Amino acid sequence: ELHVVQGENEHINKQHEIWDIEDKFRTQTVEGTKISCNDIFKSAPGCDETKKRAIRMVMTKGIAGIGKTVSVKKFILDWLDGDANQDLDFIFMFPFRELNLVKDDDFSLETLVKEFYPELKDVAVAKMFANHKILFIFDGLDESQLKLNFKTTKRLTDSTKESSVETLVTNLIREHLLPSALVWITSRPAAIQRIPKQYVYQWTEVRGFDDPQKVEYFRKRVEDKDIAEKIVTSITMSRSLYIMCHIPIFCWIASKVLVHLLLKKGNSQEENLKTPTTLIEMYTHFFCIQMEVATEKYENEDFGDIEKIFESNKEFIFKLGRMAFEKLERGEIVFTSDDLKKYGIDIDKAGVYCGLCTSIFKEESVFHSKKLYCFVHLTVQEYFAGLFVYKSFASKSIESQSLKDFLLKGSEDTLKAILDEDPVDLPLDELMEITIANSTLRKSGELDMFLRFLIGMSLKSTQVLLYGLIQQTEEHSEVVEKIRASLTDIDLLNCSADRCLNLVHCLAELKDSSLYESVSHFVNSNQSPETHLSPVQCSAVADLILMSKTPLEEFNLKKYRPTIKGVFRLLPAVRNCRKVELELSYTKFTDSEMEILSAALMSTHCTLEALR
Ligand SMILES: Nc1ncnc2c1ncn2[C@@H]1O[C@H](COP(=O)(O)OP(=O)(O)OP(=O)(O)O)[C@@H](O)[C@H]1O
Repeated sequence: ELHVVQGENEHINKQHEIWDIEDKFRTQTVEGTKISCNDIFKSAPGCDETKKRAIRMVMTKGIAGIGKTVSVKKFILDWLDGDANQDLDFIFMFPFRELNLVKDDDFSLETLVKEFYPELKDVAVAKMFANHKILFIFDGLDESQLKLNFKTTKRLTDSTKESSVETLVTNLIREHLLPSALVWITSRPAAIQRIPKQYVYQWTEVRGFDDPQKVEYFRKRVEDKDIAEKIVTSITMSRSLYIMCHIPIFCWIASKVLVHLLLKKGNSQEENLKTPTTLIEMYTHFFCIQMEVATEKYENEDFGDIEKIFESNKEFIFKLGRMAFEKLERGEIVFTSDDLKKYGIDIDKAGVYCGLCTSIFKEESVFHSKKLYCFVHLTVQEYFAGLFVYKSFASKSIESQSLKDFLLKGSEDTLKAILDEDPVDLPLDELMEITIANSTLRKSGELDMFLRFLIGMSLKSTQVLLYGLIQQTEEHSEVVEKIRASLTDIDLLNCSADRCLNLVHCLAELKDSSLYESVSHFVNSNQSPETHLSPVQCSAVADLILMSKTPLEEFNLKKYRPTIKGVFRLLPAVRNCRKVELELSYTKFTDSEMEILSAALMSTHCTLEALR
């Protein structure tokens, strides 16, 4: 059972999905009404009877891996089993990524249905449409390559008339075609605005697992009760892992890793074997396990020797990493067979090497011969991108033009000459510093997780796990120290407060707790610091407030004595505070800033006590 909420929430999140998750974590019980996935075509309980209209179209949003497709399948299964929605006679499900494959062909609604459901080839489908209750499900709008232009697309009402797939889908949504049929669309948040609001009767959102559901997941998934309890304890102890467990696919990764490690621990009697507490540790273990399992399964090799496995698959892994990085840089997360070919990734090998294909790569089964690929989760792509870039830095060989261009953004000409040399004559930590600065300039944080993984790669403990993949000549402790200094001291002028917060998370990947320790006392007491807090300390304060389970009653900015440069870094904290003091004297507002302020003041969550 997933946590699904109902509500008029068409808010588009422009942040990295991970931030969205962290925000949801705090507001989960406050915002939206929980409903069962089977009830999405029913109106909200208590809704004014006179205003009720039959719900024709539902839009369900949710971030990657949160369970949208699983919800669709559960809905269909419950219907088939006779448990819900028995008024529906037929359900037709069209994944948008499969519609992409026929986007240039012409169909009538009738022939399109037959193309996807060949078992209906002898049925008079159009007639059937007329006297039955039908639901069309379109899954994964974010992956759709259809243009869906609601203004210019011609009107179509006849389900036997041929037209482009685009026209069919647009007219179904616009209620010109089969107005009596129901429509359900699912999408990641970034794409929901592609459907004009007026066609959406009901918004729902899949929020993944809430706290009790996380625990339930591990207890159900892990057979051995002792191990399940140990996993629950270990996950609850690390705040950032616990938050990530909202995402079902992350729970799947975590359970795979922890079961493996705990079983190993049990066998070897190694009492001190530590379970992962950072993201880099979790994903590195996951990667190693996948490689071991694949090799054991398909090559019958001794699966204990991960170093050998890495040695013999090195080239393949870095080709995958290169593609991951170059695509991530451009915001692309779905790849075609041609993409794989372009990067020299052997499709057959990817197919046989199950660990790289079904587990790291998800190959969609489609009814046509063209195939699409993506990593099991966006964070896995971000991990591979980090792996590739770290390896390029450590070996001083920067072959990827995209990586060179990325490093050159905002840098001087002298750097260009250096980057064109082979090997590149720059210390690892300087390359890292440039990367930190460049990633941080991205407004919406699309490189936040990549940076977190990249930085985590510098730890000796990570590289020990990846032995055989990265050869670093520079002294580990020195490199890590310099990276730590870059993260702490970097002077960022045009960077958003959330990006600064990510730098604190990067420090956490380096297992540096000193920063948190230096400020936690001021967050947990009424005491103010004796000297000004540095900018990075301000970000740490904001992070501690954000991570707190209960919202802060009142946020007093002055209490933390921030420096001028630190003030704005405290701002994200307001997302987890009930009351904030705004001191706006001598502030010059532009019209648009004034609009933002007045919109906030008009919110039902806001009570203004005095306006001077
Ligand atoms: N209710 C659930 N119980 C257990 N596991 C789940 C559940 N929902 C999702 N999962 C796990 O998470 C994985 C991803 O879920 P799903 O494909 O539904 O995500 P999605 O929201 O459609 O993501 P995307 O936008 O990437 O397509 C599933 O393959 C499954 O392993």
